[in-house]
Amino acid sequence: MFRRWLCTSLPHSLPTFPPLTAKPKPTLLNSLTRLSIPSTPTRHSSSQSKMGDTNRIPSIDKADRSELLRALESSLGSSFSSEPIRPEPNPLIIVICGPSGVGKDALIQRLRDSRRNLHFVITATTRPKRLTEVHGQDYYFVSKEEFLSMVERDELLEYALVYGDYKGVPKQQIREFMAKGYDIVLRVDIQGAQTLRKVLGKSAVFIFLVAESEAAMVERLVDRRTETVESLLVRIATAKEEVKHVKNFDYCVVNAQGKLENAVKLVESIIDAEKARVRQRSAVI
Ligand SMILES: Nc1ncnc2c1ncn2[C@@H]1O[C@H](COP(=O)(O)OP(=O)(O)OP(=O)(O)O)[C@@H](O)[C@H]1O
Repeated sequence: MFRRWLCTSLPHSLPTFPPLTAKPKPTLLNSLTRLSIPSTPTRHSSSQSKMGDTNRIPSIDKADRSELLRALESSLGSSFSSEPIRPEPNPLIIVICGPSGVGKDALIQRLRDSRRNLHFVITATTRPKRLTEVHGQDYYFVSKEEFLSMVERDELLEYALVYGDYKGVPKQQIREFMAKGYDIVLRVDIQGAQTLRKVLGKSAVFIFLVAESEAAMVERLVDRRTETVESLLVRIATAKEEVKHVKNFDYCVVNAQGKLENAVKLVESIIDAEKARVRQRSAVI
């Protein structure tokens, strides 16, 4: 393991030295001795230009820090840049999906409270407003005519007819906030996620939220008391089908009963990990 580290982490340009006497048996200690940087610069003139003039560098034990840094810079012939080594990560598009009643809105509300620089896209819908909902905050509640004219003008990234009502994602909002450096959160149903996968491919992060079990999923939907019995039956039947689509997502997050906070933390970790990716996703709308 240690030998492997040595092989992979030491630069290949480090000088090696011919043995002074008979060739010693290769041991880990020998390897270390051969690879270590020698204390006197006179014995390896070929690499001197790369290493700089070590004579001009004051003693590490005695020199003060800034003096030492300046001497190192001058010896290497270049100053140390304060520019970030990692480029600024690209704005992310995060698609959150999951069966009805699993807790998507609840999770998004917590993310809204805990995380800055996220823009939660407000979906346009023709569904009637629920009592607690606010126009322009929860949804843009529009008429069917208004919605269809948005479709005609190609203003929606995706749209679908869900339980008899239209729902769609306005493009302009996404463009505007991505340009300001915000990450975008989209809350869509399974049809929406499928369409977005076709449109955005791997350029967005797709997260599927599930309850810990089918029973928990149904209980949560029932406890919300927002649906008629007919609507409940449709939602439950649909939800049972929807969980089969989990394989098309990048991440699956369990929102267990009473553990919403854990689900929120996991989604935050996913966002953080995505930001640390070497090959960044790059969405263009
Ligand atoms: N981890 C949890 N434990 C217990 N209750 C929860 C949890 N997460 C959410 N809930 C509750 O479950 C109900 C359904 O949640 P929510 O409305 O967020 O679901 P949804 O996925 O957005 O549903 P829909 O797709 O039908 O709009 C709400 O009353 C919410 O407060």
